[in-house]
Amino acid sequence: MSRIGQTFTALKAQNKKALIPFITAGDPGKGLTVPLMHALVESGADIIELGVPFSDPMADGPVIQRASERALANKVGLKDVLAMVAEFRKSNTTTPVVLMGYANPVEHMGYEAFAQAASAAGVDGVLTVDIPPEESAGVADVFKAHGLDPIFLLSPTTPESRIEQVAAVAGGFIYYVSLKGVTGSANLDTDEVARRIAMVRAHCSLPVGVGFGIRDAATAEAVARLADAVVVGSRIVGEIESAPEGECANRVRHLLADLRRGVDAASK
Ligand SMILES: O=P(O)(O)OC[C@@H](O)[C@@H](O)c1c[nH]c2ccccc12
Repeated sequence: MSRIGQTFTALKAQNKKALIPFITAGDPGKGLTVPLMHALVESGADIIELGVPFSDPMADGPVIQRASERALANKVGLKDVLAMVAEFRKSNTTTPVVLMGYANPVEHMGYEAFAQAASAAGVDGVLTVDIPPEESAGVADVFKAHGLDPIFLLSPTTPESRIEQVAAVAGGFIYYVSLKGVTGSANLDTDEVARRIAMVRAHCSLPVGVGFGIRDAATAEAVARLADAVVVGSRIVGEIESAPEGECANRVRHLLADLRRGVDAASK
């Protein structure tokens, strides 16, 4: 079983839901990502979603766009991100790492070469935002051949036929996007999310994670009641952006512990 599968199985046995924080690799500095990843784990992360910086991140709102800009200004590219994961793996062999990225840098490296390098670095899952449905099965096969879980996004507008198509090739977990909009949006409708998750579960036995618009312990708790995992990005990235120098890891620890309390309150 993959490290992601093991994590969900272990959590289920403890009647707990997964907390998945997102950060952009290389933000705020090249050398700060690995320490931040460890800080996330120490304060309650079950899985880390690590963003590969990209110049045209069309699914992202302003907060994560600015994080990408900072990381690109720090000259952080796909190879640097893989090196960060390898560095993280030197002292953590249990926490799964999911790379989130746009197809362009991966295509540039070549899917096969990328999958090989990502697997060697200790990556567990790959979420490529903008792979068209027609190509997703082929790409998923390449990832799986290297032991990487292909993670796909389903959104409020995904037709049922596409849910079936994704269910047939996805691995690790399904990422359900809670709202129509970009990362960092507000106004998550939990009733609607509950209905859509039921539809996803009817087609797929993988765990379901929910992200977009989860900003605090209360929303994290509400979503943890419905889903198997709660993904939080913009709120954490915003904290990184506004933290005074040297305070970044502490601020993130504090926020994550609060989100963890929210997630755990759902299973009490
Ligand atoms: O930022 P939010 O609203 O908390 O949503 C999570 C999200 O940031 C993270 O999973 C993510 C960052 N960039 C993405 C692009 C597509 C899908 C998901 C993502």
